[in-house]
Amino acid sequence: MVRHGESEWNQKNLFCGWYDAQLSEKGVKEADAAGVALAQAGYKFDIAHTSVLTRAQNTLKAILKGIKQEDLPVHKSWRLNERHYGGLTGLDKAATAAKYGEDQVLIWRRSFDIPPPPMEKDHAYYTNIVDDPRYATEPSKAEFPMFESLKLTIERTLPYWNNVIVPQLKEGKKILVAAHGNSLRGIVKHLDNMSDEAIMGLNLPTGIPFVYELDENFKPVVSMKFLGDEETVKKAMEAVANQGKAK
Ligand SMILES: O=C(O)[C@H](O)COP(=O)(O)O
Repeated sequence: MVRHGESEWNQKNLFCGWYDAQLSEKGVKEADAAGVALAQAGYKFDIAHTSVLTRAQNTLKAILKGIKQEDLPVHKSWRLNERHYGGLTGLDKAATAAKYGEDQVLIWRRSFDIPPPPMEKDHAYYTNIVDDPRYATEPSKAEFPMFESLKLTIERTLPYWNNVIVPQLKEGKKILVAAHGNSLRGIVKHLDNMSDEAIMGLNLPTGIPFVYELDENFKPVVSMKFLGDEETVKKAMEAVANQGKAK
C-alpha cells in the first residue's frame, strides 16, 4: 500500500479531502522514489487499486513505471478516496488550529467518529465536487458524503476491501493499493485490529510504500513494513501530525 505523494494542497497545508489536488513537484519525486523502492525490493504485482482522485492515480502510474509494470490491470473506486473533509475542505490547517484550537483540529483530523462540519451548498468547493462527472454513476445521491469521520470512511472503504480485494487475495494475487492517508488508515485499522484510540495516533507519510503479508485468514504476518529507513519514516509521520498545529 502507498499513500499518494505530496499534493499541492498538502504543500499549502490545506484540508483537501475530495478536492482533486494535483501532486506537487515534491510529490512527483516521492511517487518516483516509491517506484524505485519497490523495484529495488523486487516487488511485482498482479492487480492495482486506486481511488478516483488524480493524486493517487498519478502516484500509481509513477510506481508502475518504476517497477516496469505499466500494463498492470488497475481498478479505480471512489471507495478508496480520501475521507471527505466536509466544511473544512480548502481551509488552512494551521489557521484553523489558530482559530478553533489545536485540540479541536486534532479531533476533526484524528478522532474515530467525530466528523468535521458538513459541506454546505454555498461552500466554495461544493459544486466542484458534487457535479464532478467522475461521480456521475457512483456514489448514489444517498451515499454521496458531505462530511466523513474515519468511522464513516471505513464504512465505505471496507466493503471494497472485503468484496473486491479479498477475493483477489484468495486467488493468490499480489495487490498494490495507491490511496490516501485516511482511506488507508481505515484499512490498516481493520487489518491490525487497532482500537479506536490507537488509530488516532497513526499518521501515514506521503509516498512511502508499506507492506502487509497476510495469512490464509487475512491476518497480518507482516504489518505496515515501510520501505524506507526508520528515521525518515518517523520524521515524515511527525510532519503529518504537525500539520494540525497553529503556526
Ligand atoms: O485530505 C487531506 O487534507 C489530507 O490528505 C489528509 O489530511 P489529514 O492528515 O489532515 O487527515
